[in-house]
Amino acid sequence: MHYKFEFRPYQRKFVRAVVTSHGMWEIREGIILCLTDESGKVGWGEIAPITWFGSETLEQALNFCRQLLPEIREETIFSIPDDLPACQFGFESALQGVRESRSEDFELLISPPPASVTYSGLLPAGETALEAWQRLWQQGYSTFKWKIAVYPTSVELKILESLVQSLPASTKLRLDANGGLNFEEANLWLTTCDKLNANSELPVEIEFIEQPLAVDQFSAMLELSRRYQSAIALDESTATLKQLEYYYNQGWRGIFVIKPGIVGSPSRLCQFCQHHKIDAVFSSVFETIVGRKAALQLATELSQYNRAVGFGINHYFAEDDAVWLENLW
Ligand SMILES: O=C(O)CCC(=O)c1ccccc1C(=O)O
Ligand SMILES: [Mg+2]
Repeated sequence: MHYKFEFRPYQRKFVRAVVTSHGMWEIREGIILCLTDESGKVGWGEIAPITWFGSETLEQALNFCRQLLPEIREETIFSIPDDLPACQFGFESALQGVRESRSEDFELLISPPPASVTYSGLLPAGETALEAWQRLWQQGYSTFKWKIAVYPTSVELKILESLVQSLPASTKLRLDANGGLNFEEANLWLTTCDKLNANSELPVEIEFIEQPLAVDQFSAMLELSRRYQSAIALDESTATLKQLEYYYNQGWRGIFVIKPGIVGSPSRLCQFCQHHKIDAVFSSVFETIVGRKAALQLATELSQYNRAVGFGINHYFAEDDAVWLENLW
């Protein structure tokens, strides 16, 4: 089988810049691609790399796309090298789209997402979180993720105290350090989490701390996971399938955050998750509706422990997705 292949790079400004321990991120750049088979069936895919997270660069993805034009064979899609994980995701999900497609329009893309998943809402770093959760709560979120390791630990721990006091009963809170804590700070956070989680008067659960230490500190994170009750999730450490396999083999049995948009081949991801029954939390890479559709479908199929998915609100970007896509194409 071969397919007509087209692609368009895009740039979209976030409604609000994303602030992490790596700094400010204001514009999402990526590639939308389209495959058409001989009978006219169409599938869409998105390549949305995050280089600071361990995927290829946009430039590498663009170069890969350019040398493929104007046609691509199915074998080529399944032999995209592992150092282009966001490309593996984009092309395989487009291929999947062709298989499910009935027509040439955007119909499938803008259909509503699966209703069976629960979503985690993303709170901004710092004390803005204290107000930000309210709007998300009104929209139906009851799991929140707060970015930490952006301000000094002592400042953030004070905000945490207020946050858990003000959050409604039976909400869950995730803390995402993006690898920005040192060992001592991580111990402080986990001690605090254990204390808060043990307090039966506090109706809020701290679900886990995400990537407390840098990727090269794996044995320290393993040590922390044994030392504390509160759970730890690997995120940056498990950005790609190869890393996922590696840290699983190194004995990690805590939570694995999986970002389908950059982790690599969806079919290999399915095999891995189903074989090892890992405790996975699926999460966005702030992709557009195209990648989001494919990533959420995977998340629904592969979520085993009823964890909320980190696909926040549908409004990362100012412009409406459907309008933007019509204009791009
Ligand atoms: O996981 C979520 O809940 C939201 C997505 C998110 O936080 C994220 C999005 C893009 C890049 C990195 C991250 C992250 O988890 O660190
Ligand atoms: Mg994270």
